[in-house]
Amino acid sequence: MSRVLLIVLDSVGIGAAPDAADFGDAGADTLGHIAEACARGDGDRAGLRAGALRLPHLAGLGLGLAAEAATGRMPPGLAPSGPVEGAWGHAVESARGKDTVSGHWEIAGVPVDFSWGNFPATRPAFPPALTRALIAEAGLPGILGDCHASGTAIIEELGAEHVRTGRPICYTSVDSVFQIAAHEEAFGLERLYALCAVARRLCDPYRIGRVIARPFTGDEASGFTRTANRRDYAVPPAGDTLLDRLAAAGRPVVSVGKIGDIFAHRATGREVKPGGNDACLTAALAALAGMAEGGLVFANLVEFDTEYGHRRDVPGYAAALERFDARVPEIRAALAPDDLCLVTADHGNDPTAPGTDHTREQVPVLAFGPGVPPTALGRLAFADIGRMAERHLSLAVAGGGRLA
Ligand SMILES: O=P(O)(O)O[C@H]1O[C@H](CO)[C@@H](O)[C@H]1O
Ligand SMILES: [Mn+2]
Ligand SMILES: [Mn+2]
Repeated sequence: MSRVLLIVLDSVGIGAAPDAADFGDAGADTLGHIAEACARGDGDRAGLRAGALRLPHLAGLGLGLAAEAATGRMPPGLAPSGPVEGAWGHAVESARGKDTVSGHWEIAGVPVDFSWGNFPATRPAFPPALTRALIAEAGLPGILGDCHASGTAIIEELGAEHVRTGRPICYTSVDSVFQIAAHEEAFGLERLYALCAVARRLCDPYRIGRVIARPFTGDEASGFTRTANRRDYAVPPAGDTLLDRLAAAGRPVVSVGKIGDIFAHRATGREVKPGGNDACLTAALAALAGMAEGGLVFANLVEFDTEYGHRRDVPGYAAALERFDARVPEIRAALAPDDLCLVTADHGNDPTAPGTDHTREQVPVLAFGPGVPPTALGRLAFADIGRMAERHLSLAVAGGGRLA
């Protein structure tokens, strides 16, 4: 038996999904547009990076071919220079959501078959009854925000007023989220977490996927900055996931980064949550090194999404992709002869698209390891990704997503 390393590059979409227009995302293409922007010289930033997008290792695993299969266009510079090493495909989501939770649950075999609740892009965004209940139950002097917002912009706008008044900043987006930003010292981190637990319960009747604590520090003079103490309060998956089946079979699991939060800490095994893509990848490789046969390391690299996709930062996103690419040889070296590594994504977040939200896209599926033959997998379902993992780990599994 062998191990599986499943890495989700959060938001690294490879082209519009067939139903992208229904989401206002016709033509979205996170990877393709970044590659095209870099080829034009629009991905340059002094001191960070310059020129064409260089992802030689990912291209060699079939990333460019997967993107070409998804869109009909090879992103500039992503054609493999030799034979592909592994299997590659592109996957389409069935759930009607372009959020992290829907994407990961479907990868793990539980497509969301209901509609998440969303708050409208009005002011107020939240139902007054919900706001009233939150204020009353948590003993707040009121709330600020109550609108759709970018999390970094709204703490700049309202951070000082929050510190002055003690009113937490509540905001949302097109995703099914109720986010609460509060100052770590002035409001208190534990108090923010307790407030989010109350909000979690109050949001349940509205079918809100996540309540998110967004602590920040700083002051008006020097500016406000979010800290690494973000905490997500998700609803548990609606059915048995890959993780539940592994737990039932007594298999070891290590969850890296946001995975624990996304699955509401159910069957997520040992959780490690260092900050940043590099630290998460390092932690995932360390977990794999100590992982017994038949186990899974499930990692999410969220920085692509939070730091660059939502911030519409093309050079930043390109540099993050190049940093991950540079570590692909390290990943490959960490794989034992029977191990399988799966690299995929949960949705898109095209940094060239209007607004600051996710984009409805197809995702790459790169499956590699010493024993994986070069294979074009074609068009897959998100659930095929988890199925590949389960099949590799010799769990009984029906359906598609066969590697060879
Ligand atoms: O702008 P920030 O606070 O990063 O918010 C983003 O983070 C949320 C959760 O991923 C998304 O719904 C999006 O709104
Ligand atoms: Mn995501
Ligand atoms: Mn996001």
